[in-house]
Amino acid sequence: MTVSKLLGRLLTFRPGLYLINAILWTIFHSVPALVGLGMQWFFNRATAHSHNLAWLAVPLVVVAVVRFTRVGVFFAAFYEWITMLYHVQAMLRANMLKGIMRWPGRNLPATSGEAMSRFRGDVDEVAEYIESWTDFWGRLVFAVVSLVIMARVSWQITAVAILPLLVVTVLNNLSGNRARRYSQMSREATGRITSFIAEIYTSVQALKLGRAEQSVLERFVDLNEQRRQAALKDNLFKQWMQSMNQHVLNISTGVILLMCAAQMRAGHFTVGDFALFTFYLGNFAFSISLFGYMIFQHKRLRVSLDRMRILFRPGEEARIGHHSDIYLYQDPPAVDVTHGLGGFQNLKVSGLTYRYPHSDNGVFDASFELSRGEFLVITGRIKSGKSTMVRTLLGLLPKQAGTILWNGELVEHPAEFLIPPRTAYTPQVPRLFSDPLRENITQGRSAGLQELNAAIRAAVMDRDIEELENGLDTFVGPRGVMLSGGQIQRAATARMMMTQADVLIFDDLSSALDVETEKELWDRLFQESGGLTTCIAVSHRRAALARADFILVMKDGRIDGAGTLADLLATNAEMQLLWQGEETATPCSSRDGNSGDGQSGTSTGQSGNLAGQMEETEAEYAG
Ligand SMILES: Nc1ncnc2c1ncn2[C@@H]1O[C@H](COP(=O)(O)OP(=O)(O)OP(=O)(O)O)[C@@H](O)[C@H]1O
Repeated sequence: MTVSKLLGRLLTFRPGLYLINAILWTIFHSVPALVGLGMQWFFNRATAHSHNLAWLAVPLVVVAVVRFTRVGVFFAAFYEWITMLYHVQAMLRANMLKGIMRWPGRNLPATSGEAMSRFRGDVDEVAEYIESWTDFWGRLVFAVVSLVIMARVSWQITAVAILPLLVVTVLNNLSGNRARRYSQMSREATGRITSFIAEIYTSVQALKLGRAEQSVLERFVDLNEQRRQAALKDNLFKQWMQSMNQHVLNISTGVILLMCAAQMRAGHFTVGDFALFTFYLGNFAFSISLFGYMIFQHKRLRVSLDRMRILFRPGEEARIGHHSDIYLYQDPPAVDVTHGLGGFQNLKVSGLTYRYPHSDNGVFDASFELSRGEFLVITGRIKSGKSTMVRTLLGLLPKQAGTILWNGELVEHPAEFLIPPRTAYTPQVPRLFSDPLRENITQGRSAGLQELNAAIRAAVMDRDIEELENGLDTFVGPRGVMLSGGQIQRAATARMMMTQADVLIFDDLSSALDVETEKELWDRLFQESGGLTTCIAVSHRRAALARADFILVMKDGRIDGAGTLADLLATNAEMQLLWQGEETATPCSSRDGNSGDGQSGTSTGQSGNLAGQMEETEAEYAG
């Protein structure tokens, strides 16, 4: 999408509102043409040696009426402009937010703080350009009318008045690339320092432990200096362009006034004509400088547009100009959370493929099926592609090949379809909000005590809540820093339970749960639902593997083996290694985990006595 196309989309977003603005501001900017005529009339009368003073009052009354009308129009026009400004900004910001939401698993081009700055600075740039286009028509009408009136008085002087228009246009066109470059540099430098500050805030402990304060400060000073220089260049150039436009016009105004004086001496020019020219030229010059500045703005806006477009999925950038619904005066419609609940029968995945850019890693040609009530475990060594598989399935990474069928229906956009209440997902590192635990679990939804307790119990969070001083009202701090890793993960699991989704997806609870707690979690999950829970879990724990109806063993991004635990232990070398490693790792596990390293045991060697292991498994997980 080009800047012109975006402009077209924005101006037609609320066409009525833009029309009202254009009309009111056209009146506001063009009525001064009448003031010029009134002044010409007044000074011609005043110097005509007439004794009829009543005639002198008439032009003054006209000028006063025009001035008062203009003030009244200004208030109305300003109100309409603010309304339009808020509509355009809201639309742009809503579209940008939707753009990000349509690609939930994507890493933003910079930190979230820097991305947020695009919602402010770049949207404001666009708004400023729209403002210029609102003023444009009135300025144009004034320029044309005043030009015609001045040409009727003296076409030679008027011709000189047009010259700066050409000069200013050429200058602004020539400066376009430089303007873009400076603007880009300034924004990038601002982005770097904003990201750096955000990273400092999130890593205070690491910096203190590493005694890195001094080097961080030096880096901060360095980035700040880079930003200062870039911002200085950008602002200086902007101001320089504005003042150059103004100076070209001021010089030509001076030349015109000299020409007027010569014409007056020759008797071709009255005092009234002189007053008219003096009045018109200032306004005319302002109009021309606006036109020149608009060319400059148009070129600069390319940078802002590029920065906003990068928030969208490739191919979806045009959505930035989509005429979205916005809700400035009323509440947005309630989100339908019941749609699709309980309707799950079957999920079929075929040939699922995603390769990370510039990398050989990813997930390749993965196929599997899952039916209602089944428990599928995805296992494999570290970096074998388990998380990538889950994230690609959920649309958090954009699949490059493969199909997903939900109840036999093709899922076109997994990121929009595989969400609660169809699926719910707990990532490896869940995020909590800086709010009470209760809010984090219910996510602001009004939930009954029974429902809440069931979710907490299923997530094996009940004992933790009893131990917390303020129970469910405990404030968890930014990203849940007041809780342990395991508590964060269990709180996120309870949050997932609250959605009552058809399919629950866990990405490796073992990093934060000890063996016993994880086993308890699976027990409760399946016992309390009467075996109806459908679940996909990334895990290497025996508790999960032994319960699984079906296991996928991942290796180098591909499914190396698929089947029941017994089949895989008998036939799949990778599964045998994992099982052996888990046996070695299990005794080392501790409560609240930090046992993810248990996976490091996966390379400890081939399983010895498979039959013995199976016996042990059956004994351990009997029933
Ligand atoms: N953005 C990325 N770009 C390139 N490679 C990536 C990216 N993210 C992950 N990888 C690589 O893809 C491979 C699979 O990663 P993935 O996280 O899916 O493995 P995993 O089996 O879930 O690992 P773990 O058990 O450690 O969580 C790894 O080699 C990882 O380094």
